[in-house]
Amino acid sequence: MDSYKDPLKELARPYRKAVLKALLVLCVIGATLFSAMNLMRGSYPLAFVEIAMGIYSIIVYRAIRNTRHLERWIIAYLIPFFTAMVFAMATPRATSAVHAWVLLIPIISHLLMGRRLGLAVSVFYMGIAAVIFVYRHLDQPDMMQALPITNIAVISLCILVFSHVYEVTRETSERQLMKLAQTDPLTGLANRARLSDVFEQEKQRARRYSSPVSVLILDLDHFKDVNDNHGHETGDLTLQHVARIFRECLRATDVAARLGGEEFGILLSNTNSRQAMEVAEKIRIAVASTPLTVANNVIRVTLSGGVAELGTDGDTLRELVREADIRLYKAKEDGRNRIIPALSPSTATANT
Ligand SMILES: Nc1nc2c(ncn2[C@@H]2O[C@H](COP(=O)(O)OP(=O)(O)OP(=O)(O)O)[C@@H](O)[C@H]2O)c(=O)[nH]1
Repeated sequence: MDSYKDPLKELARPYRKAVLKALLVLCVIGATLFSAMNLMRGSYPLAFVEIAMGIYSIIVYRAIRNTRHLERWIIAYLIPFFTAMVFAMATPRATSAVHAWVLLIPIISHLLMGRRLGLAVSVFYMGIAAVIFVYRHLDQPDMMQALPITNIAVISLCILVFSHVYEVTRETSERQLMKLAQTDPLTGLANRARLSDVFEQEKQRARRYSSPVSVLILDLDHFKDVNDNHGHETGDLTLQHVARIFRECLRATDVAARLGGEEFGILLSNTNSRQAMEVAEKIRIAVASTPLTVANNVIRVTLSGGVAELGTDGDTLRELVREADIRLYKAKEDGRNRIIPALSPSTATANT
């Protein structure tokens, strides 16, 4: 099974857990009350189902306290819960008021399972509830009239639609906020936090498939001069220009991030240090040979860099960045506009 973390799922987890806990507590209270009343009325099958759901709610409450599989527990709870609900509706001795419970289905499903699964589960169980309702009230002319039927249908539809729209909007805003939180606003590249998230995923993949992962640290040379000679705005345009070149030179699976100022980190999946060196050279040459023109001023920049490979140079992003940084500073010392490869600094490419 794929164990890579879905950031949206991670974000939704605390609030879903809180909603599930509230539901479980209410279910224990409801199960106690209803099972007592149904035992007194002699409705034993229904009372038994309610007692079973009450006990199951307590078990699930304990199980989810430290679980890493909340989504599985949600499904494992909601399916029997909704099934018990429609069972209660189908029980001949149940009162008509039990149908009011169906309105809970879309709210709970969307809050706990998200927009897609929430909608599918809601439509399925609400459909079953509608069939049971019609079947049970076929012989009651008062209920089988257009007005009460339309009332029930419209209110059910409203709650279904509102729950769905709420969940879609919530997920969309969360996705946008997450993107903002992981993007460098100036260049549109990833930021350090995103690089770190992707590195953790790539590390897992690399372990599983024994595939290489490399990191490049690149830093613009004498960038202060660009700011000093052409102004900070031109400096910003230069950073955006360089970011564009990175995108053109990289594969969709690579992640380029701005680590701060004029320093960049690039994560190359499925790439060993020799291949990473080739990518770094491609970027270096592209940056050096693609000047930017701003208000008739031609801005030429170069960059220096260092390469590090997962495993050989360290096991954490921090270690790889540190190693690549050491090589980057060597590249600066050696005259800039060059990349120092992993492990064999003597093979640095000299460029003028
Ligand atoms: N325009 C602009 N400049 C920035 C930004 N962030 C950092 N800088 C500038 O980048 C320059 C970095 O200068 P230094 O650290 O001396 O590095 P450098 O001039 O590139 O010199 P070397 O790295 O040694 O080649 C400073 O002038 C910072 O003000 C930014 O977001 N926009």
